Amino acid sequence: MFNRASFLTRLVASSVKVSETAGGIIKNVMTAGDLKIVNKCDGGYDPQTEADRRAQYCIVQSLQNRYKDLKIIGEEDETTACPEVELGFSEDVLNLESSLNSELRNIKEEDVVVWVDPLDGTSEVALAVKNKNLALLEQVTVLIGIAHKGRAVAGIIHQPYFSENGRTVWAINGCGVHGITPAQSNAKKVVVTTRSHLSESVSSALEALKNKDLADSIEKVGGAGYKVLKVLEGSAAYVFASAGCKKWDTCAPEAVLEAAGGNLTDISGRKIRYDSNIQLNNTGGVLATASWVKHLDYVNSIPDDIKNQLPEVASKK
Ligand SMILES: Nc1ncnc2c1ncn2[C@@H]1O[C@H](COP(=O)(O)O)[C@@H](OP(=O)(O)O)[C@H]1O
Ligand SMILES: [Mg+2]
Ligand SMILES: [Mg+2]
Ligand SMILES: [Mg+2]
Repeated sequence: MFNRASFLTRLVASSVKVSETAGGIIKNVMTAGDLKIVNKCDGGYDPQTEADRRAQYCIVQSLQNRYKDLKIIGEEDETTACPEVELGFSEDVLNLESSLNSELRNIKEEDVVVWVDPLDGTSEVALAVKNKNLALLEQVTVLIGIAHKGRAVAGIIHQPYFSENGRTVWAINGCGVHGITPAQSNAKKVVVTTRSHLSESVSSALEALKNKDLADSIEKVGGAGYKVLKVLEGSAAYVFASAGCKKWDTCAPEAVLEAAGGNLTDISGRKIRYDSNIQLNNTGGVLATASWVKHLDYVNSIPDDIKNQLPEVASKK
């Protein structure tokens, strides 16, 4: 069955399993207790742990083992070799093959870029350990986003610390969302935003949404993957009017949210591109909305001066 499936179906079926194995690696590093934290940012704080390094190694090795010429772009430049190679695949994904439209079924390996965030929410991991607040670990996700000709077409969000055994939320364009039942409405409009990268432009954008009755309350949580899970679970929107978030943070969440009828664009409403030679930063910020609110209302309510501070940069890295 695996060999007869289309390339995209096989890649998603593999990626679901690979994300779960990466989640296991993260949990093992946490249990072992030595995170070996490195700060990647001169003059700022952008932590990387042994879990980020091992999880990315496993994801890239596992996918490259099966798909030799696949273009993969991962967050981490430094990785740590580890023995786990995942060659399994999800039967649930294979069973979806007949739902794919012919364009998706004809996707070729050479037109695909896989965007990998081996551990989204690293700051929350560091804080969880420092403050012995293990509840923060719920905000950790493994993100594998699949882009075809620059557009996010499929995504996997694995949440290792959800409940006892974690969960994997995944989607292929037009084929629904799996692993979660998205909320259809909520009486209250909760807007989620960054916990660790607040800035003046982020605060001003949130204030503008409050004034237009598009944000009844603000919740600050970590990770792009977790924030999109919050939107699927009943928050109205995820707003980040700042430039630090990268393509590997948004590719999988965008594919998953859009398959649920929501939207993820930059704060000016422009679609984000995921071509292999694209600028890594989402320079236009991030705006994600649930299926039950109007994306354009949120776009239109963010003031032009904030949008003008966050232009789209489509040039090469
Ligand atoms: N100014 C910035 N510098 C570096 N990374 C940033 C950033 N703003 C956002 N990010 C990244 O975007 C993701 C979500 O951020 P936030 O939790 O602040 O919303 C995190 O991914 P990682 O945890 O994978 O590094 C975070 O590092
Ligand atoms: Mg991230
Ligand atoms: Mg990361
Ligand atoms: Mg990081």
